[in-house]
Amino acid sequence: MFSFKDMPPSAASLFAAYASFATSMMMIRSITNDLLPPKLISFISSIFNYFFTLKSSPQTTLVIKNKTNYAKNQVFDAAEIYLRTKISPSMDRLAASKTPRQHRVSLSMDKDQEIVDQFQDIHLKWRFVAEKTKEDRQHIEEKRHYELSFHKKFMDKVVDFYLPYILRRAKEIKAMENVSKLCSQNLSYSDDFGDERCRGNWGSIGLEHPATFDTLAMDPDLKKMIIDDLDRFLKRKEFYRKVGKAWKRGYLLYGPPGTGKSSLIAAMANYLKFDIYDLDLTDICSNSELRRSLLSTSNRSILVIEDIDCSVNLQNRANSDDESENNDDYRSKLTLSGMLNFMDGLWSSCGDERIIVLTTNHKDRLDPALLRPGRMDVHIYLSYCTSKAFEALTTNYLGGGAIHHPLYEEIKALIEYANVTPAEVAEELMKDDDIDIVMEGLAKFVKLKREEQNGGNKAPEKEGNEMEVVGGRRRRKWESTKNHGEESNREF
Ligand SMILES: Nc1ncnc2c1ncn2[C@@H]1O[C@H](COP(=O)(O)OP(=O)(O)OP(=O)(O)O)[C@@H](O)[C@H]1O
Ligand SMILES: [Mg+2]
Repeated sequence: MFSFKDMPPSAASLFAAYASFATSMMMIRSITNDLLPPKLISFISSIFNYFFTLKSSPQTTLVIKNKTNYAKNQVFDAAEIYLRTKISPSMDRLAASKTPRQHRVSLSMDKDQEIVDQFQDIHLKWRFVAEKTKEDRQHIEEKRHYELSFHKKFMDKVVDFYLPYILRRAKEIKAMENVSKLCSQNLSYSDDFGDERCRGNWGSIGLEHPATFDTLAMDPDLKKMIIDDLDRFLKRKEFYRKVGKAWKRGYLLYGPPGTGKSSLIAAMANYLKFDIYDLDLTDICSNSELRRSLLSTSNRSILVIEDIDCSVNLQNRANSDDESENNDDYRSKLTLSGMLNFMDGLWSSCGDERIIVLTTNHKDRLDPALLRPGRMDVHIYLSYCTSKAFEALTTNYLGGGAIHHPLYEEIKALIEYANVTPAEVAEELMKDDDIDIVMEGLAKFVKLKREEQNGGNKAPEKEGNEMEVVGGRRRRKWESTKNHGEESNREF
């Protein structure tokens, strides 16, 4: 049985004071109910309550959960990055982790640990709370949150200045870390326990793809145009807001297999230091599942859907609305219109700095709805290896001296007349350490390809890299080597 005697003397006297206050308030209320207006009575009692609670606990605690209803909680993610910089050797327990791909051991707060921080005149205490909700061989599911405690009088300052400061710092730290993440739904959360930027049903590993714009073999002008386009996109936050458009940009990369579509995506992520969300539509069964997945992606990320034409049979509403199909069936399926509506609407407007990249080997098989301006703003054709791409590849694989090799010019000329992919050329360039063997092998390979393709007589009709910026007031189209080396820069 509970008794006052069990309580510490200070708590007992506090409790007794509050109990006598509550009783007197009830008595006063019953006596004065007819005499004083109810508003005045509740005002007096609220003042007393405020004073009483202030006296009992001057501290307040903000609970920062890792997820809001659907979306990731940016404050939680930022706190996680920020607090790693506040870890000190004086802490009792720390979590240490390293995945095969991480270069260094990473330390983070462990369960129930606290970190003290100072911001201007505010003394703050962070506590990390984690509760396992499910564990099996492949997955560990946890509910996690931070508790941030500080004096009540600083509430406005914390919300208006301290938390925005943490969001800013986390962004800077992430940019400095120089590591992009590859997030996929096929990776379990435990693949990278130490880094938890990709959450929801996304698992993550460090993006270790070495492709950069420097190593990418494509016409230098096209490369520059892509980089400029990305830079312009990043700088235009205010512009997007002014014109009332979601801050996102869509790129369609198309071309034969092995021409560098996936490498270009990795180069873009490494350049922007964005995370990649690799969305496999074959894993997604319905529009609602897609929505759930997309809402748990983070800002400053590239959403990639590879081989959009063959990953799933996306149908338009008009096609899928056959008589026998009822509405529930429609809703429970993944449809093209469901995907487009979601990309145009909700998802893109609840995040900033979003890039969507679709890849395909067959642009002509795509539904025109997918390609319209505003959805895929830039169409980039990755072509078979051109002489300029060959120059870049040989310099990259064999060093600058390769241009003096006796077979260099011959192969460069030959390559314009054969459909060989940069992937095939790269493979030939790696076949031996001896440059003579490599160049002879490559020359033979290109000649053989050419003969196979046109019987050795006529040159195939070969197109170079191409980039088209669609939408907006002006449409720009850039083509290179279409007429075998002559570049044109057209606006129409
Ligand atoms: N333009 C390029 N520059 C440098 N390397 C390239 C280029 N294209 C291809 N490669 C080399 O070929 C390999 C395969 O290229 P990648 O996976 O990017 O082709 P892809 O266009 O995505 O092919 P797929 O259509 O089959 O997905 C790369 O790992 C890279 O080594
Ligand atoms: Mg690819």
